[in-house]
Amino acid sequence: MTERVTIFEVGPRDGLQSLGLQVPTETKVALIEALSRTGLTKIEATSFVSPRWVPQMADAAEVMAQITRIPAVCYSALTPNLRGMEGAIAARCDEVAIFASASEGFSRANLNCSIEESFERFTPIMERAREVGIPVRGYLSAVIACPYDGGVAPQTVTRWTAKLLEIGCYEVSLGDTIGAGTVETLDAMLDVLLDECPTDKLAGHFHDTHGNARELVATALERGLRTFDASVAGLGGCPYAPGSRGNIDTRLVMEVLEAQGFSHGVDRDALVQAEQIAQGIVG
Ligand SMILES: CC(C)(COP(=O)([O-])OP(=O)([O-])OC[C@H]1O[C@@H](n2cnc3c(N)ncnc32)[C@H](O)[C@@H]1OP(=O)([O-])[O-])[C@@H](O)C(=O)NCCC(=O)NCCSC(=O)C[C@@](C)(O)CC(=O)[O-]
Repeated sequence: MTERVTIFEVGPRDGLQSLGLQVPTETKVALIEALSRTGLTKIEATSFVSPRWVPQMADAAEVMAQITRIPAVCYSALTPNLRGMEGAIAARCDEVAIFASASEGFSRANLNCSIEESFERFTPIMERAREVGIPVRGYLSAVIACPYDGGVAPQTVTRWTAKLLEIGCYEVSLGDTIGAGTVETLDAMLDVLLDECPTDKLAGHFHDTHGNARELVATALERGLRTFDASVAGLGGCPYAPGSRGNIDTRLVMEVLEAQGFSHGVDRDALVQAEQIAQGIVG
């Protein structure tokens, strides 16, 4: 039997959040429902963030209320603070994600606070998650380089990843936010990180800015990671990371996994429908 790797679909959130045009709620719902029919088990549907900061996600509650859910699918949302967490609970999200940065510059740009302050905000979120029994995923951005501060040391990545796990995240997704990674820099980061954090608690989140995301996934697979974030039709990028365009395409991750002999459980024909909706959104 082939070993299974999880593809964590982030298109409806990471893929859409930076778009200048406002995507109608019903289109987002159609996209999430089409993705739900592909065999994907994890879909990041939206984020409960400030609409001042990310206007595209202002309809998070409506999106969650309108989707027809498939029991096998876990529908997740980003929550930067307790207010977002309460919104996600009210909207019956299956899990939430908190997001920190490995660099001060990106933390300020994305969350308007220092890294330490972001962890202070996470404390009540984690308490509330424990109370209501919702799993929390962690993201760490800028794990290779930051658009504001430049290169990020692997020791710094290790410190904040370990802290996200310590406060109760079940997994940390390692964000190469601007797609700065090369096989060499990714390997060097993992050399240090894997001494402290187990691979089954880590996920890869790559952007295909320079067209080398395929090699990055292959490298991370070789190093033992078994969860990869991906975005349908390669939609995406973070609004607070100039140059972050191009989340890795879900289809590309599937291809790498198949080439390396792993299974992923995603149906190609069913994915086409979701891709058509995604392509319709960006024209
Ligand atoms: C954290 C804050 C809120 C601080 O933002 P702030 O301005 O410091 O905080 P504030 O408390 O002054 O709030 C500002 C306004 O937002 C409201 N507000 C406050 N919180 C919420 C909330 N939860 N839901 C709805 N509204 C909220 C609040 O009420 C207020 O409204 P106003 O009084 O001005 O009308 C802001 O910085 C924020 O929302 N940031 C999110 C940015 C974001 O979503 N970035 C993209 C996701 S991260 C990413 O893409 C990277 C990743 C994960 O994919 C991995 C990778 O690639 O690296």
